[in-house]
Amino acid sequence: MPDALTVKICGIKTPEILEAAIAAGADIVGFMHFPRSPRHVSIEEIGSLISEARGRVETCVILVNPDNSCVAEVAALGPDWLQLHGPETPHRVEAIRAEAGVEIMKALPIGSPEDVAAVADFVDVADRILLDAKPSKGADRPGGLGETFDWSLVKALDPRVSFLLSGGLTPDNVAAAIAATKPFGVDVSSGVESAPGVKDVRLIEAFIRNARAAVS
Ligand SMILES: O=C(O)c1ccccc1N[C@@H]1O[C@H](COP(=O)(O)O)[C@@H](O)[C@H]1O
Repeated sequence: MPDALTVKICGIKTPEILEAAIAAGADIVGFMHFPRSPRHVSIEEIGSLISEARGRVETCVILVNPDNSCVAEVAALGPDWLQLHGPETPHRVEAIRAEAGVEIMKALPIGSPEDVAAVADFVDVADRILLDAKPSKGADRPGGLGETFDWSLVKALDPRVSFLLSGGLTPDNVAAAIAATKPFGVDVSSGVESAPGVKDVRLIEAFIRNARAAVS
């Protein structure tokens, strides 16, 4: 029987951490391709991580407003998911889905009721919605900042929309986040790190354990 909650561990950079995330029970592992990120990995490294993960755990590559050549290059590696984490419009998401032939996770920044209302525009063009905190003004990247948002905003979301919750989740707050928002899944990056871009195996294990316990 599939787990009742999808757990995604994002920003994996090394084979050792990939193995640890699989052993800890992750459902999806994410690899970041965005040079400004402390979790950035090259196309070659992503190819090798995807090969190692194939058939054992679902894989996701995170891109920010990619051009067509980047989409084609990444799609050729055979990930299960492409996560679009930039200002891509619904039209662009639809075009990337057609071009890549890969399932699309669209990350949407949430900071207000208007942001929640805008989710509806993406439901038909993406295969999964990921709700993340809207970055503070002056942030140098659109995610991976360890910032939470007001989870009560999610109450206004159409209950038929299944989503992954992201943004500042940690082993300590993931149970409360699940109780507050009832997500399809949870996603974490900086909350399971000892320093930016440095994953901590104990934190990954604690995050997955606490997330699963919250729905059992
Ligand atoms: O991790 C990054 O640096 C990053 C850069 C650009 C876009 C997205 C990024 N990270 C993703 O953001 C969410 C939330 O991360 P966090 O748990 O708050 O650190 C997650 O999907 C990251 O992979």
